[in-house]
Amino acid sequence: MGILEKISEIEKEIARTQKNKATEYHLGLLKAKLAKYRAQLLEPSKSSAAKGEGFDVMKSGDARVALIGFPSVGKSTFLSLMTSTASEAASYEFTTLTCIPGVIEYKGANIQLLDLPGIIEGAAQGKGRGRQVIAVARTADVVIMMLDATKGEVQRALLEKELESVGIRLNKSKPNIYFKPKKGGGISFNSTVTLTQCSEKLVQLILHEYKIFNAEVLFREDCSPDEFIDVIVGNRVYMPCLYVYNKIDQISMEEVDRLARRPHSVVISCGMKLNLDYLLEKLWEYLALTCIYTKKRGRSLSCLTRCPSVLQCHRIHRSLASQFKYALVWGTSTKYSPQRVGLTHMMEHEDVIQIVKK
Ligand SMILES: Nc1nc2c(ncn2[C@@H]2O[C@H](COP(=O)(O)OP(=O)(O)OP(=O)(O)O)[C@@H](O)[C@H]2O)c(=O)[nH]1
Ligand SMILES: [K+]
Ligand SMILES: [Mg+2]
Repeated sequence: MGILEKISEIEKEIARTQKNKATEYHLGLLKAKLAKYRAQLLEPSKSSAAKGEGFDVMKSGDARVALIGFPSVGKSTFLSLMTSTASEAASYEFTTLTCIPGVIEYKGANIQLLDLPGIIEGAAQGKGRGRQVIAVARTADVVIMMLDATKGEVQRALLEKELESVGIRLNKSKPNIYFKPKKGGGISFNSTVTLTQCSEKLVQLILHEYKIFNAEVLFREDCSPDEFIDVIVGNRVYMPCLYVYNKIDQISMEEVDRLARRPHSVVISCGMKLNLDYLLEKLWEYLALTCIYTKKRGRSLSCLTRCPSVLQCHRIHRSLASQFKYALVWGTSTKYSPQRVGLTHMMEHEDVIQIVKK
C-alpha cells in the first residue's frame, strides 16, 4: 500500500469513528499516524530535491507575507479568515502540503499572504519540506511566525534557531559596518564608536579564518563578532517578524496578558476572531510600505513599494523608460515642491508624482 492509500484509509477510519471518551486514545493514535504519513509525503523525493523544486508561487501585489509555524498552530485557518482563498484546516498535523497564496486587501494595498506547510525542528537541514518553506520565507517582506499560545515558548526559540541557521535575521537591522575586500595593502581597521565586543585583533583573526588578508573595515556601530561575520559572509536577510500567538481562547487572561507584552508579539484567536484588526494594523506597520500618489486625476494611489525610485513608479504606469522626459515630485523627498527629478530619484512616503513624457 502506498502512502496516499494509507492516508486515505486512516482518514476514512477517523470519519467513521464516533468521537467520545472511549475512542479518545484510538482517535489520537490515528491522528498521530496520519501526521506521520503526511510528514513522509513531505519528504522531498531525491529527484525533486535535485531539480531544486520549491514552491514557486509568483510574487504579486505590493508586498509578501509568509506564515511560518509548527504544524496545526492555525496558519491555514488564518489564511482562510483574512483572504478570499480557502486553505484546508484540520486537527491533524501536516494538513497543508504546499504553498497556498491569498490576498489581504488593506488601505488600498494588496498584500500577498502565503500559507505554508508546518515546519519542525531540523527543517533547515531538510527535514520535511523545511528547506522549501524557509526558501519562501527568505522572499517575504515580513514573516508572521504563528505560535500556539497553549504550547509554551519552546516553539518560538526552535523556529528562531532554524531561521537563524539559514541566515535569516529577525527584527534586526543590517550591522552598520563598512567592509571592502581589497587586492593588497593588508587590513585597515577603523571605528567611529567605542567598541566593547570587537577589537582590531579579533577582527583580524576572524578575517584570517575566512582567508581574507586585505580589506578595509570600518565599524560605525558597536557590533558583536557574530554581526561582523554576517557582514563578511553576506547574503543575510534582515527581516521584520511578527510573533502571532493564536488560540488565546484556550488560555487564561493572565497568560494572554503576558504573551501580549512580549516584544514584536500579537495575541489572537482565529477560532473566536479575536484581535485580528489589531494584527492587521501591526502588520501594516511592519511592512512599512511607501505610498506614492499620482498627480493625474486627483490624488490616486499608484505605487506601493519599499524604497521606490522614480523608475519603479514609472514602470507601474507601464510606459517605456525611453519615453520618460522627467518627473515632477511634491513631498518630503525633494527640496522644492514640485521639483524636477530623474529616474533614479528615491521617493518617500506620501509623495506625489507626475511623469512628463517626451
Ligand atoms: N481553539 C482554537 N483552535 C483553533 C484556532 N485556530 C485554529 N484552530 C484549530 O487548530 C487546528 C489546526 O488548524 P490549521 O489551520 O489546520 O493549522 P495549520 O497551522 O495550517 O496546520 P498544518 O497545515 O497542518 O501545518 C484546527 O482544528 C483548527 O480548527 C483558535 O484560534 N482556537
Ligand atoms: K493542521
Ligand atoms: Mg495548514
